[in-house]
Amino acid sequence: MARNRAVVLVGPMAVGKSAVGRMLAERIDARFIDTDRLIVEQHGSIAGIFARQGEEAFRTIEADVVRAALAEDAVVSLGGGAVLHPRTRDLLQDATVIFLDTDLATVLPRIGGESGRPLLAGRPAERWQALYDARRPVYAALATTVVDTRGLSVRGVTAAVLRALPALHRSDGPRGGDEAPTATHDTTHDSTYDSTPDLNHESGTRPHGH
Ligand SMILES: Nc1ncnc2c1ncn2[C@@H]1O[C@H](COP(=O)(O)OP(=O)(O)OP(=O)(O)O)[C@@H](O)[C@H]1O
Ligand SMILES: O=C(O)C1=C[C@@H](O)[C@@H](O)[C@H](O)C1
Ligand SMILES: [Mg+2]
Repeated sequence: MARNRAVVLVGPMAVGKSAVGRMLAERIDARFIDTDRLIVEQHGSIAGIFARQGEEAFRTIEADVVRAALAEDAVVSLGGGAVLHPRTRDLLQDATVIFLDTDLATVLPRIGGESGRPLLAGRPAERWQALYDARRPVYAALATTVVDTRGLSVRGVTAAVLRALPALHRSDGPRGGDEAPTATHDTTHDSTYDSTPDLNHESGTRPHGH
């Protein structure tokens, strides 16, 4: 079993890390930690941190929050860019890491308009694609498994993760090959999970659970 007990969800913006993480934690009766949410609770909105202190300061804050979260026996949903920090990548070597994968067509309805995500401001589709292209190899290298979320509801993605989990917990040691296996998933379409609060907006500073 991975030395860190956390089950960690990584992947690009709007793939569903927060929504799936919450549902997964409910299903396995685990604590759920969303690092974006913790940052907002401790430091104010993500948009505000980017505007006032810049991305580098945000990454430092984020890395500290992530380090604390990964020490917990919990389902941990990371922000899309958390893997940019070398210390976080080191810590993830010892965790069960689920890469939720997707494509632009799938996430476009979720990021179109002004989503409040500072790194998507102005040209969300182009920026999302550029970030995805740059980060995908990092997500893939860290992943113990990859779940292709395209065509799946939040419930469907959660089910695919659940199917992959027992095998992941049986495996020892570091990542095996160049790319982690892609989990099989059922293609049953079901209702979309209620949307998660937008933590990137200034208005996302509401307390946990609201
Ligand atoms: N499989 C899905 N099908 C339909 N809607 C989804 C799916 N996954 C997530 N969503 C919706 O898309 C939006 C973004 O999801 P979520 O906040 O979970 O993404 P995220 O990966 O945590 O993004 P970020 O990196 O910005 O934190 C939410 O409104 C969520 O309900
Ligand atoms: O992909 C990213 O770099 C980000 C994703 C969000 O989860 C937030 O952590 C923030 O908007 C930055
Ligand atoms: Mg999230």
